[in-house]
Amino acid sequence: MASDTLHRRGLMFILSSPSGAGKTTIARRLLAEDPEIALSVSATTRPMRPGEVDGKDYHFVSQDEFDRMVEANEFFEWAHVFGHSYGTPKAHIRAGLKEGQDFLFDIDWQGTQQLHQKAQADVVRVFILPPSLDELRRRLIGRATDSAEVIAARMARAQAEISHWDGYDYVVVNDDVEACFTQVAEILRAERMRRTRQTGLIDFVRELTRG
Ligand SMILES: Nc1nc2c(ncn2[C@@H]2O[C@H](COP(=O)(O)OP(=O)(O)O)[C@@H](O)[C@H]2O)c(=O)[nH]1
Ligand SMILES: Nc1ncnc2c1ncn2[C@@H]1O[C@H](COP(=O)(O)OP(=O)(O)O)[C@@H](O)[C@H]1O
Repeated sequence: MASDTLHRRGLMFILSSPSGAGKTTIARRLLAEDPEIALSVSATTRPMRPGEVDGKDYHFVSQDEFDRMVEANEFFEWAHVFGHSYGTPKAHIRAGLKEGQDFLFDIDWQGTQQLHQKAQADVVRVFILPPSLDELRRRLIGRATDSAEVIAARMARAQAEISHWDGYDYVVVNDDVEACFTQVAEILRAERMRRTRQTGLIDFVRELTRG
């Protein structure tokens, strides 16, 4: 048995950032280039943006349906952000982790704290920072998905979000997108090799040391 084919448990890879710093850009690329990681698709009550696909970017649900899911205990965690509800459905993730599937989470610091409390051993937390607040504003304007009002609200919230940087295992500055992506991919690669995730190791080492 080669050591790189040992069975391992999947991990929960969390990417957070102040809105506009680039976590969606980094996340999409990771998902496109790495077949072992899948997006944890959150449920949300916010309206769909142009280009988004129901069931792929989010499960877009009504407030009534969201409330039903909360009642039925179907979320790992949930939160209100910018006046809408967001939550992480849990059944699919629990089953996938056992099979060695990694999941990527695009969630805020509150969700990160809750996930970390509930699944500490499986969670890897990465925070993406913008190179400056001016650049953050330029990116939010350049993305052209939000009104001036929403952009102002996101900028007002950015400093509060940045203040949670120390609740993460890794912090990466997204100045050059290539460099940032490479760093995030390296973190993922190294975390997969943690001894505690390599569930096939016990038998492998037992075999190696027999006799
Ligand atoms: N707690 C929690 N936060 C989430 C979840 N899904 C998305 N969010 C956060 O909700 C916020 C708004 O997300 P979105 O409307 O897609 O706008 P974005 O800021 O451009 O990514 C972001 O900070 C996300 O990280 C979730 O399942 N749980
Ligand atoms: N390193 C970068 N340099 C310049 N623009 C970037 C960089 N990373 C992301 N962007 C752009 O900034 C905008 C916000 O990025 P996005 O990934 O949507 O952020 P978030 O998901 O954190 O809100 C997008 O238009 C994206 O193309």
